[in-house]
Amino acid sequence: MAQSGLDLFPYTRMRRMRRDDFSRRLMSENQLSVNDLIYPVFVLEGENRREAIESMPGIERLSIDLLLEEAKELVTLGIPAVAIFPVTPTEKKSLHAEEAYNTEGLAQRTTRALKEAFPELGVITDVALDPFTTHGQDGIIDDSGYVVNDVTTEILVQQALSHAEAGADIVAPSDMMDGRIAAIRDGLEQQGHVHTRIMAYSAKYASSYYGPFRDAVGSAGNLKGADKKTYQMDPANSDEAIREVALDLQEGADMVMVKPGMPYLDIVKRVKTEFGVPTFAYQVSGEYAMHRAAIDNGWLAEQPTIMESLLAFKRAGADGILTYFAKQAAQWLQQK
Ligand SMILES: NCC(=O)CCC(=O)O
Ligand SMILES: [Mg+2]
Repeated sequence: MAQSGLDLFPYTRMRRMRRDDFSRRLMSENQLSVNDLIYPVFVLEGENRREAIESMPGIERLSIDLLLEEAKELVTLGIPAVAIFPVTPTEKKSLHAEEAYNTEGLAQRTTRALKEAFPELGVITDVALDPFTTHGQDGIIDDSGYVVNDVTTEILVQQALSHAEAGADIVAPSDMMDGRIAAIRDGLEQQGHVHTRIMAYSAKYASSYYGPFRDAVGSAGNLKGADKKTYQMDPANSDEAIREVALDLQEGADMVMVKPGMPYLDIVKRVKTEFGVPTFAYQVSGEYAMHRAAIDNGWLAEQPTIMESLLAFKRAGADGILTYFAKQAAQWLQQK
């Protein structure tokens, strides 16, 4: 073997550096910090309302007044931003999702309340129609049930503008319509919202891991077995994610996202390596539920498992993580 003796045992003992805490710390390649965390929150109509979500133990839907109390804690912990998801009452859902761009809608009122109380907390809004359609699809459907791209995009622009007007710092289109980033960017520029950032859900997969989220926002029942495969991506694909990201960047996205998270770390890695842009990953509700279930059964250790799951996103190249564990993780990071 024409290999340098210097590469061979015992000259190289990988365990030397692992022997002590100080040298393990010195060679640690990635760290999780509170600056990496985005906390998704579910908002309810009404006052002093708090509801548990059965498939997401530990996560609650909160009315705006209670969310403001929660936000105070998040700011104290140093969490940079929240992503808000409104729970739309059934009577406000419609075929054309008019409630999505109601300036007095729940998302718009929540945004205003949060920005007024905590200007330093970044507010991210969800741009998509699924919480507002009677059928739970992310857009307007034709007679065959197909989600019509360009009609949907026009409504998404109105929705994004209503969020920006309410003070949203970041609008995050999660709908996967083609061309919506350019349309939203044009709309924002035309209305003078030049500072509003766009976080594009660029590679959002038609995944089975969103089930608990649909329970949380009450869109599960409506969907009735229909899937979202005509707009969300096939879990088999990776090159396609790269094309999606390239398009969203050309169209004016400031940040891109991969979703779900842990089963798609290869995509996170490729996106970060190939584009070198702010890259985010969403550890989705199903991932939260799986971890929570195993932990609550005593099958996995709570803190080390959750922190390992989050560190893995950093190793894959994510600049930040949307995670329902954000608050808990921030508390642990503070205690360290
Ligand atoms: N547009 C946001 C989501 O669909 C979240 C999915 C999840 O947490 O499962
Ligand atoms: Mg796209």
